[in-house]
Amino acid sequence: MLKIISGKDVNKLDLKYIKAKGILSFELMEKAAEAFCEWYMKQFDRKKTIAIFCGIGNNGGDGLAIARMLFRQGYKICVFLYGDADNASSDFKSNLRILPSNIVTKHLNDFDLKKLETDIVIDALLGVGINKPLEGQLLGIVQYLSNLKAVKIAVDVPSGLPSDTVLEGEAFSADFTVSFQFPKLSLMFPEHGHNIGELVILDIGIDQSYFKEFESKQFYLEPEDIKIRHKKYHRASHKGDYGKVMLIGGSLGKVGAVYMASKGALRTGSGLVSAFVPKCGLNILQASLPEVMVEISNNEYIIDALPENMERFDAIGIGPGKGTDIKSAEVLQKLMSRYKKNIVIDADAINIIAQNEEIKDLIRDNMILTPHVMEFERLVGKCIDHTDRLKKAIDFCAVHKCILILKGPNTTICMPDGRMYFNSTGTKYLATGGTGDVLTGILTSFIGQGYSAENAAICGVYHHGLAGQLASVNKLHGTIATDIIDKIPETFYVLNHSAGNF
Ligand SMILES: NC(=O)C1=CN([C@@H]2O[C@H](COP(=O)(O)OP(=O)(O)OC[C@H]3O[C@@H](n4cnc5c(N)ncnc54)[C@H](O)[C@@H]3O)[C@@H](O)[C@H]2O)[C@H](O)CC1
Ligand SMILES: [K+]
Repeated sequence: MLKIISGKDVNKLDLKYIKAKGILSFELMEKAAEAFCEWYMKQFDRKKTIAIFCGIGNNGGDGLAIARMLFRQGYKICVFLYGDADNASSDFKSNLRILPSNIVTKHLNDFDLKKLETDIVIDALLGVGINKPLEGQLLGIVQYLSNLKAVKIAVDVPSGLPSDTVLEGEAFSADFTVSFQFPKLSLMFPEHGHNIGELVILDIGIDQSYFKEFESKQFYLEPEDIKIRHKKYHRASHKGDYGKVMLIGGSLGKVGAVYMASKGALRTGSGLVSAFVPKCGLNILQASLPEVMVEISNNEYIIDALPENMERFDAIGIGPGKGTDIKSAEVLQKLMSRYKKNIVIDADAINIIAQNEEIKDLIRDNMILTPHVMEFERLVGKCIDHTDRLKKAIDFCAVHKCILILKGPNTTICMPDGRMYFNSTGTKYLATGGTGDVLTGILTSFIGQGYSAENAAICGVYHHGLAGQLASVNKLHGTIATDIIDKIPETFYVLNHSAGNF
C-alpha cells in the first residue's frame, strides 16, 4: 500500500531519506531517472526521436538526467530548456553540467516550436513544485506541446497540474504520466483524466517507513495488499465455507442486471448464490444461469416483498435493475432495518436512498454503498469538484459509519474513520452498462466467504478492475460486462503469479 502524501511534503520526504541513507539528493534524482529510463526502454525503440522539455526545478533536473541516460543508451535526444538556468535548483545545475555536449540543447526563448518535429515529447517542465496556474509563455508552450502529434509523456505530474488539488487553468495533456514513488493525489481525480493518460508509478526506493511522519489517510492499493487479504481454503473446504449469498434486484427489462451480479458472485467463488427477482425474471434466470437458485416476489414486474428467512444468507446485495417505485423502496427499507448481516447497496437502491431521508437514516456499519459519481451526487448533493466530492464521501461515511465505494477511474473506498483507498486496477473500458452490477456480485460474494466488509471492499474493487483490464486487452471499446465476469477467475491466477503492479 502506498501512502499518498501532499506534494508539498515531497521535498521533506526526500531530505529525510537522503539523510538516513547518507546519499546526495543528486543520487536520488539519478534513481528517479534510472527508473524512468528502465520503463521507457521497455515501451519505445531507439528509432523514435525524443524531445525533452526541462524547467529549472528538480522536475527539469529529472528531465536532464533522463536525457543523459537515454542518450547513452543510443536514443535520439534533443533537450529544450525553459527558464533562467542561473536561478535553477542545484541538482538541475549539476545535471546540466554533465549533460553530454553532443546532445542538441536549445533554449525555448530562441526556438520556434512550430519547427519542432519529434516522435516523443517528454515533459519535465514543472513537477510538484508548481505554485501558481500556468500563464504567459509557459502556458503557450504547454498548450502547443499538448496538441502536438507525438507520444506525450509527463515526468512525475503533467506540467501545470497541482499535486493535491483540482486544476485551475490548463496543464499538459499526456498519453502517459510516470510518477515517482507514489501517485500524487490529483492524479486520482476524474477531472484530470485527459491530462494524465495512462498512469505509471515507479518505485525509486523510498521505503514506506519514511512516510510515517507525514499525515495522510489516503492510500494507493498494490497487489500485495490484496494477496494478504485473501482467505485461504483447505482441501476439505465445502461449499458452506464459500458462503451463501443472495442478490436482490431486477424489474421488467432489467433482469440482466441480477444475472450479472449473480454470475459475478459465482465467478468470485461463492458456494451458493440465490437471486430474488420479480416473477418475470424466473425463467430468464433459470435458463441462462442454472447455477443460481431463483426466488420470486409476488409481483410480475417489480420486487414488492422480501424473501423469507433472510438470515439464511451470509450477505445480501441489493439494487441492480431494481427500479425506484414505492414498493421497491418499502422492500429496501425493510431489508435495511431487519437484516443484521452485511448488505451491499447499489444502483437503484442508492437512488431510492437519495430520495428518502428516512431510509438514509437506516444506513449502518454493516453496509457498503457503491455509487458512481452521479449516484453519489444524488445522495449528497452537487459537488464543486473532486476535492469536495472526496470530502463529502468521507463525511458521509463518518455520519453513517458505512463503507462507501465511489466508482470511477481509481475507484475510491472510503472508510468511516477517514481512510481512503484508491484502486490501482481498472480501465476506461469498464465504463459500460452492467459493470457496476458485476461489482455488486463480487463484493457480496467476498463478504459471504467471510471477508470483513473492509477487506471485501478492497479485494472486490481490485479484482473487478483487474478483470476489466484482462477482458479489454483485445476487445477494447467492445468490452462488455459479461466479458468482465468471465475474467474474474483469471484475476486470482494473475495476482498470485505475478509481482508488481498491473
Ligand atoms: N521523491 C520524489 O518523488 C522525487 C522527485 N523529484 C522531482 O522533483 C520534482 C519537484 O521539484 P521542485 O524543484 O520542488 O519543483 P519543480 O521542478 O516542480 O518546479 C519548481 C520551479 O518552478 C517554478 N514554478 C512553480 N510554479 C510555476 C509556474 N506556474 N510558472 C512558472 N514557474 C513556476 C518555481 O519557482 C521553481 O523554480 C518532482 O516533481 C520530481 O519530478 C526529484 O528528482 C527527486 C525525487
Ligand atoms: K512534468
